[in-house]
Amino acid sequence: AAEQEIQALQEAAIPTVESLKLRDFHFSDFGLPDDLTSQATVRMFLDLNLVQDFNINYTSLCQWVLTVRRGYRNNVPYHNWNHALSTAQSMFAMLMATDQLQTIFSRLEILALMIATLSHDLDHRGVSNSYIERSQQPLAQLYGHSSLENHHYNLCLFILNNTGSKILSGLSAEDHRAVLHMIKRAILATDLTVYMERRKEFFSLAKKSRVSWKSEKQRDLLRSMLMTASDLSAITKPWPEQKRIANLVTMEFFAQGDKEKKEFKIKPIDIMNRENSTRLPYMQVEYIDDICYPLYKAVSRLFDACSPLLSGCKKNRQNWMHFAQTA
Ligand SMILES: CN1CCN(CCNc2cc(F)c3c(=O)c4c(-c5nccs5)[nH]c(Cc5ccc6c(c5)OCO6)c4oc3c2)CC1
Ligand SMILES: [Zn+2]
Repeated sequence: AAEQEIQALQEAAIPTVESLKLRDFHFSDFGLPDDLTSQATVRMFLDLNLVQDFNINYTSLCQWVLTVRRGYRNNVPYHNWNHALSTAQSMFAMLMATDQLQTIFSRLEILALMIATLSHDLDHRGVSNSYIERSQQPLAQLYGHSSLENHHYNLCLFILNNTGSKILSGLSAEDHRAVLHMIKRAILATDLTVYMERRKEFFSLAKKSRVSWKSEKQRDLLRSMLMTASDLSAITKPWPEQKRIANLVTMEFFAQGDKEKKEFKIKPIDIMNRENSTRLPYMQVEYIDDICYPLYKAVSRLFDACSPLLSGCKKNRQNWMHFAQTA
């Protein structure tokens, strides 16, 4: 990141959580100028006491935030810095909504989740794993499946090891190893295919009256599910914001479908095929029912304070259903 940009962020009077509305589940960074998105990120680290707890050098934190922000491509409609910030803010809102979560998670886990949400889609090219694997891009050779998520993690690691943005340098060797392991697990958990494989176990945990969250296996599962809940939280936002984001997702997915038709001469999957534009509302209802709603139902059952995510998702389902029927 440029010297004077780091200087400006370091010297800025960072607005409060209240003024940035960072605790709100309906938070949107739409219209927030870029420098304020960097300040909002710093604010979340400050209010979670992470700077204090882990002796994070403030200049390094500012450089890390700016380097992560630059790590996203601004020519990608949806999977860009705004999505990364929104994902991190959703995690922040969940962590702040209930002291249950801050009791369950250690300080190290909270540090891992905030770094992972901000880094989870680094250098996303606006195409999914299936496109990357089919196009035999170097990423596919390098990582096999979850190629994108492995790439996101490797860039996250690269930035954390970069002189000037070593925000983990204050950690003990043991904590450093543990936090990197949790960050990797959290970023790889954002591959929806991984989420679909693991969520059954989480849903059965959510049906139990009490969960101890004592075993590392259960905590890893909870961290992974909260990563997905944050990653998909755009579907829970008030209708105007959710609609705006749906248009960005649609732009990105149809662009991938066009490339698949042109380069591979194949028929893209439904949600990436522009010929299905008229069925978009119906496909949104399917996406909500198959992927999103069950997750927010389980999270809300375990942590009642997160129920605004479920109600937001339910509201948007009703809206899309209305359009599906009148289409
Ligand atoms: C098999 N693979 C698995 C992986 N998958 C890509 C990664 N998965 C993802 C990742 C995501 F973040 C979203 C996401 O945020 C989505 C939203 C949102 N709506 C409002 C706010 S967010 N709607 C839909 C489903 C959808 C329905 C109809 C469509 C469409 C997309 O595009 C065009 O028409 C989404 O699908 C997603 C799929 C592609 C298919
Ligand atoms: Zn994402």
